[in-house]
Parts: sequence; C-alpha cells; structure tokens
Amino acid sequence: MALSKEQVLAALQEVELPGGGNAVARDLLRALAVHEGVVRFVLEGAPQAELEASRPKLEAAVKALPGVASVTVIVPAGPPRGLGGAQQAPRAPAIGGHPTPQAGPQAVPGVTKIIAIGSGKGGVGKSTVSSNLAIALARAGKRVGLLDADIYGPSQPRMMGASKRPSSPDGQTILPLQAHGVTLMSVGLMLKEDEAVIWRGPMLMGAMQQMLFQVKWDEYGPLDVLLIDLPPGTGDVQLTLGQKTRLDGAIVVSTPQDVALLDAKKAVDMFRRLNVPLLGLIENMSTYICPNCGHEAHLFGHGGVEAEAKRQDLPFLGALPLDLEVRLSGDAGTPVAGGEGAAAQSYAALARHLSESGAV
Ligand SMILES: Nc1ncnc2c1ncn2[C@@H]1O[C@H](COP(=O)(O)OP(=O)(O)OP(=O)(O)O)[C@@H](O)[C@H]1O
Repeated sequence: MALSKEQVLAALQEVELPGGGNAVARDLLRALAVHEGVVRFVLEGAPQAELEASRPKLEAAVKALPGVASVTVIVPAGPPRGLGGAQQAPRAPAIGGHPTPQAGPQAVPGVTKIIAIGSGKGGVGKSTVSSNLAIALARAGKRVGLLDADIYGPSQPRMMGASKRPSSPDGQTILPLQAHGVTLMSVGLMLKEDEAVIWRGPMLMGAMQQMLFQVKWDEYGPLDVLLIDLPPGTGDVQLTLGQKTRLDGAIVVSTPQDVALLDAKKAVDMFRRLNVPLLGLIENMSTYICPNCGHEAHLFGHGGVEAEAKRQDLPFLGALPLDLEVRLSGDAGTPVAGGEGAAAQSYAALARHLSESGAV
C-alpha cells in the first residue's frame, strides 16, 4: 500500500520535541507533501533552535516508515513567523496552518450562542453592523464576543480601536482582547497593518479552526453570544464555520441596491444549505438625511431589502441610515453604538429585538 499522509502524521506525533509536546499537536507542520515515497514538510512556529534540534528526530521517525524513499524537512531561516509572514512574539502560535482533523461540528468552549453576520457583496457595512451590534448587546447586559473572520480584509481592530497583539502564555492558547465591553479577536491583530493575507483554502480553514478553538473566548467570563463578522461572499470561511462548529443563527446585511441584493440572496441560500437558522435581513445605508437642509435622499435605493425579506419569508430586522457619523466613528475606533445619538438608538433597538426574540 502506498505511503499516506496519515501514516507520516502518526509517526511525527510519536516524537517528543525538546520543548515538549509533538509537532502535530503544536501545529508546527506546514505544507506536508507525500508522493511516491518522497516526504517533504516545513517546520515553523517555534524558536528556530528548537526546530533545528527537532529536525533529525523527525526525519528519522519518518525514514523508519516502510515505503519511504526520502525525507526533506525545511526549517526556514530567521525567527518564527506566523500569519503569512508576520513577525511573532516569542511564544505566540502560528495562525493559518492546515486544519487538524475534527469529528463533526463542536461547541466553542465558554460560548452559549454563535451568530454569523454575512453579506453577499463587500462594502455594504457588515463589519460596521457587527461591531455596533456587539457593543449594543454588551450595553444591554449581554456578555458578547466578536470574531473578525474577514480574513482578507479584517477591519475590526480599527473599528473597535484595538491594536494590541494578543498574547499566548503557553504558545497554544490565544488570549483575546477587550474593547468597548466586547471580547475581541481578529486575524488583523496578528498581522502588520498593511500586510496582505495570501492563503489557499486549507490555510484559511486552519486559521478559522484556530480562531474558534485556540482563542480563550471566556478569558473575561463566559459569553452569551459570539458574533462572527464573515468575509463577503460564500466561500471557504463560511463553509469551514458550518463544518467546524454549530451556528445558532445568521444575519445578512445588504444595501438596497439591486447588485447587493442579488448577492445577499446567495448568502441567504448558503446559510439555508448549511442549515443555519436565518434571524433576518438588515438594510444598511438605507436613507441619507442631508445635515444642512434635512432633505431625505435614497442613494442606493430604499426598501429593497425589506421587500426581499418578505419574498423569502424572513424577518426584516431594520433599516439603518447612511450617516457620516457612523463612518467617522468607525474609522476612529469608537463605534456609534457606544454613544447616545439616533444611530446608537437604532442599534439598541436591534439588540433589544434579538434579545426579546430569544436569538441571543
Ligand atoms: N450606515 C452607514 N453610514 C455611513 N457609512 C457607513 C455605514 N455603514 C458602513 N459605512 C462605511 O462604509 C465602509 C464599508 O463598511 P464596512 O467595512 O462595515 O463594510 P463591509 O461590508 O464589512 O466591507 P468588507 O466586505 O470590505 O469587509 C466603511 O468605511 C464604513 O464606515
């Protein structure tokens, strides 16, 4: 029988590393390839001296397997790197490795409910709604977590005004931050601000798994709800979440524009296929009131999302106006929901509705 990846992983799991644990459990393996007896992999995510010291033992363990023609173990030069190249604090785990096997969807420890916030199209305000709703729910007395799963364009660190790199006391567990009363984690917190994520599907899946299960979500107390700010569209991240954990609900954000609505319908369809209960649709950037003359304009149309919700027999959760204050406060890291104006009241009403309906 041909040599398999599983056999190689099993052999590597048996090797105790100088720093304790094994390379599989500590997620130090990258790009494992097994082809016609030729085995190659990269060791990454621990101090280089430890990786170098581990290399001969790991090579020997794989060579001892029947059917192995050659083994190449690469230890990249330089300090440990993670998140597609970001320099890491000494013991922080690397993010974005290949996913580890998991038997079906699992609960996230310390979290009662998980609600995903998605959109079909980018730029419709999904992250803005996520951060403001998280704060509004926290103000209403809920214990709230916010996971920025928008891996290619993480905006929650900026919107929530949190930029400290999360720490990891044991090199495995990642401690989330806290901002505006919300427990927060984002891939963006582990990247340099202008660094691009260039990952294939499996790396994304590994990163999502880590974000769910390696982050100590109950660091500041158990959470009533974890909101997940999804990337736009219907791709690997959405699918991984559906496979790795149980989502208790989904909210779809759209602008009233036809192009956005078309994609929002696809997001609705995706959640239905993943068997995630749809809590409803939100129309963002619905109306614009001119601050000078009070004239009401509908820059992206108006009412389209409510009509679509009706057509799909889904709750319509509300229309949020296009408001300069919303953009400015989001850019400043102090979302409007933490203040007292009309926008804050809209979000408070949304939080109340979700609480009263038992969704949160
Ligand atoms: N109701 C609103 N009024 C004014 N500006 C808004 C409103 N909603 C969102 N914005 C602004 O629009 C921009 C895009 O919003 P946001 O990042 O929340 O969208 P997104 O759907 O999460 O985008 P992406 O798909 O790129 O992650 C931001 O600058 C944000 O401040």
